[in-house]
Amino acid sequence: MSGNIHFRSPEEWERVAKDYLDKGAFEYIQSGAGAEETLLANVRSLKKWTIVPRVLRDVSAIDVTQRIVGVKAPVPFALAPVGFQTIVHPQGELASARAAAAHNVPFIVSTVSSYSLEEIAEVMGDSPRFFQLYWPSDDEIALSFVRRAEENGYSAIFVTVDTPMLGWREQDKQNQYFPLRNGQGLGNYLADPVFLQKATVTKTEDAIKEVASRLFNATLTWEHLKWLRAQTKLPIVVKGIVHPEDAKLAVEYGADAIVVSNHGGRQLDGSISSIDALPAIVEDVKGEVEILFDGGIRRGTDVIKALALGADSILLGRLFVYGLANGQAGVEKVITQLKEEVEIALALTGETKIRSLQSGVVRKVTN
Ligand SMILES: Cc1cc2nc3c(=O)[nH]c(=O)nc-3n(C[C@H](O)[C@H](O)[C@H](O)COP(=O)(O)O)c2cc1C
Ligand SMILES: CCCCCCC(=O)C(=O)O
Repeated sequence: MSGNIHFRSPEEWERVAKDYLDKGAFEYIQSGAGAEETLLANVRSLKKWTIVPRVLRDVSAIDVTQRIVGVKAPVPFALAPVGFQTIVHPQGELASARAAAAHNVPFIVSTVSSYSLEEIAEVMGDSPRFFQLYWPSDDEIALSFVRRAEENGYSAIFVTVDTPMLGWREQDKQNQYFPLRNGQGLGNYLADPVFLQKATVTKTEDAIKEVASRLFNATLTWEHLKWLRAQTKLPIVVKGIVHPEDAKLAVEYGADAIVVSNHGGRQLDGSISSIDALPAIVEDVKGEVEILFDGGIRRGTDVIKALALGADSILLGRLFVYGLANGQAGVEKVITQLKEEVEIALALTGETKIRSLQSGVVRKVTN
């Protein structure tokens, strides 16, 4: 499927997406919160870590498979939850999900996907998928989302905890842009029986208003997680952890995995970069909980650095979204290119298996 798209560097993927998309949509994806310090720090801090490779170790047979929240994946990465994908391509999540399924790469469906989790499951067959919950202000709707995920073959629930409200997004304010306002990202709400019972929805404007009034929940606490733990047998992944104490609390409250993430620099500007947050969290909870990582990953060498620092696997955010500007073929090309790059980077690091990567192969430069 991806054969007709030639090689592109991460910078080119971004540039092509910029050419394809209108200004509001592109800047919504590309930008970060506030002065974008954290957005930049995610990328810059990764560059501060250098790989110190070993040689003469027979790297002729490379294995980059990895288990990701119970799924045996051919690569140590999955596609992160990204809402509103129809702002990038009319096929939105259906195109990304088909691409992920074609390579057996886990796909995470956002609560604010433009297609419903049922529609996405249908195009994915038996391929691995997870559901990401933005816990609405109404617990009955939250539970209904979880039940639908269970019934439609989603094998874990990612609860995103860094978004009690939207970050201070200056670019979007300037552009007066939020996809929900244009009727994007309604797929799951408009297919939800509990929401439809509670809301009066006769036209799109009503739907937007009704969803907007339930979308955010600033009252969430760890007790909600405990409650969810009692409601479902699916693994729970807490996404949006950068403080080691929160990582410990996630373990205490029954999480099976965490995602070390600052939401791609889109929430609290000035917060620690994801890669700088990782080592202390690894020190405190490695072995007690699976550790996923995202933020600034653009290249195979970034993947190697995060894995060496103790992440078990990686989520790709903007990188695959830029590929989506070229539809399913674009996302497939991003996946296959990155897989190849990870294989080469692993071998040139002097290792043959993902799980053999240790912190000794990376060093932080201080200048
Ligand atoms: C356009 C866009 C939409 C996003 N939507 C969601 C979402 O619906 N749920 C969520 O948990 N995270 C969301 N994220 C955050 C990603 O899951 C991920 O944490 C972040 O993109 C990682 O950083 P990176 O883009 O630098 O790889 C979104 C990110 C972007 C860029
Ligand atoms: C609670 C819903 C917020 C949706 C925003 C989507 C997202 O995570 C992002 O833009 O970042």
